[in-house]
Amino acid sequence: MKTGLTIAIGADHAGFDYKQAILGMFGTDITFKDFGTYSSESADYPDFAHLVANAVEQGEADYGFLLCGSANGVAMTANKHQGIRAAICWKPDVAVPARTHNDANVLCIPARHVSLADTRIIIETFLTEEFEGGRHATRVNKISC
Ligand SMILES: O=C(CO)[C@H](O)[C@H](O)[C@H](O)COP(=O)(O)O
Repeated sequence: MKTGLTIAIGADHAGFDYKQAILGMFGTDITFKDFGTYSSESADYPDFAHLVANAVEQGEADYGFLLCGSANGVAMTANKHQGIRAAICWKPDVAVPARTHNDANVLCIPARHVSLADTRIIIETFLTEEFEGGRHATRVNKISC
């Protein structure tokens, strides 16, 4: 896993507990910028997804991590940003092509459907795999409209 990265992280109430766990999971290997939410009180996922997407787009973070119940809401929101390729990853195998094929820069985790142990492996996988370029770069370049 790459270390020394800055990660923008955000979650709604459904992802709050996992976000807090992730913040304490990697010691000094990762620097986190925490964009909320800051309690388990009900919250609106776009509020945090836009903040994380902005941080990645503006180069304030190397990658973004977003969590909500299903990951669909945060992914839909983040992918409205031109510079964002947000991928929903619910198991480690899915995180491999998210990086190698799609050059994803935001990892979206469905906190209500993935164990915390698997969440850690998904993150480690996402931060290990590299974009392969080539035919995948051709395809990624066709995503924007
Ligand atoms: O999964 C989500 C959006 O894609 C959210 O995290 C919410 O969990 C989901 O919308 C359910 O909302 P609720 O207020 O927790 O019932």
